[in-house]
Amino acid sequence: MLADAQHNERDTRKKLLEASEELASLRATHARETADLQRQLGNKERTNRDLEAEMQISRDDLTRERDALRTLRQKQAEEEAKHMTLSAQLTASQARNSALQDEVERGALAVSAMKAELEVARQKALQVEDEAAQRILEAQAECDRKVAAVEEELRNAETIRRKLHNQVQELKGNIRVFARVRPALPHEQNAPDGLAQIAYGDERQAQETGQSHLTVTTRSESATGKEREQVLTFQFDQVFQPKDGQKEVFEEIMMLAQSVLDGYNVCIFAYGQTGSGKSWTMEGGEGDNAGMIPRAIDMIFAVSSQLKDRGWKYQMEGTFLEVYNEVINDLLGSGQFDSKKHEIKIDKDNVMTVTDVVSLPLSNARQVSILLERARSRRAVAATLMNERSSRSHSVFSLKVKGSNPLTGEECSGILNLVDLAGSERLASSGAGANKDRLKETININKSLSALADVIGALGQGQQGGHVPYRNSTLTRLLQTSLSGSSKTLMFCNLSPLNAHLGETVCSLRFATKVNTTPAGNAKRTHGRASG
Ligand SMILES: Nc1ncnc2c1ncn2[C@@H]1O[C@H](COP(=O)(O)OP(=O)(O)OP(=O)(O)O)[C@@H](O)[C@H]1O
Repeated sequence: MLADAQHNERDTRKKLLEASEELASLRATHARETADLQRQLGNKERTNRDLEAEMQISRDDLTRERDALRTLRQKQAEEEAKHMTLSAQLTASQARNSALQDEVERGALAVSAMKAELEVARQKALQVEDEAAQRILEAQAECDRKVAAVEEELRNAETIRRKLHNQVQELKGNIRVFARVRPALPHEQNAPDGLAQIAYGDERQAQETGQSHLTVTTRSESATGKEREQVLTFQFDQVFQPKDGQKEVFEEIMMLAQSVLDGYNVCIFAYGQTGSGKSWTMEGGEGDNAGMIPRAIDMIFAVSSQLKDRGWKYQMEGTFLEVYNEVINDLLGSGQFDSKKHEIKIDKDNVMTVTDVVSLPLSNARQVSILLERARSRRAVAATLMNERSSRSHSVFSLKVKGSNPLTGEECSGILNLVDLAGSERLASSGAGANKDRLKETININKSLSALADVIGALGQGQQGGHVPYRNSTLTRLLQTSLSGSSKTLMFCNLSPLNAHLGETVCSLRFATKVNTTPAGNAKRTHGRASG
């Protein structure tokens, strides 16, 4: 039994050992399996983590995709809304388009209807035009006939007008005298002796009678020391007061100057003491102050161009001479001084020429103003070189005018002489005194002025056929043909308004009165018929 028990025990122990070993093996297996499992678990966890990370990425992607999808959906909704709007617009446009097309079609129909009407109207217009052209041609022919008749009448009327105009001039007298008192100049307003007492006649009465009066009051002391007052009245064809401008003066002479175009010789003189306004009257200043020479020239050119319409053609040429100490100088010559000797020649037909002087053909007023400027500058040079010589020389501007009218066969020629005379001072007041040259000048001036008065006087007394003393001075010889039978003469007597010049003023008025009271002769026109 023990053995059995021992055997059993041994068996049991053996079995226990075996079981222990088996347990140990199992434990080892378990440990291995546990390690394997833990390793697998670790792997699984890592895989799990990776998967979670991937899942997170996928989730993020998904979120983004969703956002993108939302945005796209929004856009799509917007696009759809736009699409709907555009569709609506398109539908509206299509509706309008078809309405327009309807209108265009209706318009096209109307246009073709109108075209048809237009064509009918055009045909009618062409017909009317043809008829009108025919009527115009007839009217034109009628008009041409009437114009020719009116032109003919006009030419006749022009011839009559010229005759009447010159008859009026003749009635006014062919020797006329205008007195002109210049205004006191600014520096003379406070002259020590003041202004002379000059009174003017009633202007309306003067207009009615054609004669104007001027009264001068002089005061002198008698031998007994008493003051003697003398009131002198003078009568002229016209008296211009200081207030009268160049325009008013020219209005009175323009018809006279114009008669040169009708074939008359016209002489306009400015007489008076130095500084009395002769040059102002003849040449004047700028613009409204232009004197008689530029105004007469402008008017002659203006009238001659108007007369072109009536068939008249004019040729004009000008000379500008100066007579100083009885010697003629050409103011248009070249060089500072004219050294040529000029002679006055009168041929058997009474045509006067001065030898060797420049005569410039003139076709417009601008050329004349250049000519006047040339003469003025030569006079100014001479005045500076020879101590104000211009006051002591006579200047003679002559415009020769030749006219012909092929339509009426008339021809005419005339000369307009515009003469600025030398200062008319008497010897005592000329300041010549002991100065021999000045004495000679004054004697020559007085001689020529009294020769001029004698000639005008003789002409006025009807001595044209008898003796007229032209030969007594160069000036009267120079103007002989212009002053004789075929001439109209006007003398301006220029007067100073100053008391200091009263003595000279009275002398000038007496000289002018002598010229004025001469009975008028009849001017003759130089005209004829063209022989061709
Ligand atoms: N009617 C007028 N209105 C304004 N100023 C005038 C008038 N008349 C003359 N004068 C002025 O008086 C001054 C003298 O005139 P002007 O030179 O014409 O005299 P004149 O008689 O020609 O003298 P001269 O013999 O020295 O040439 C000038 O300054 C001129 O401008």
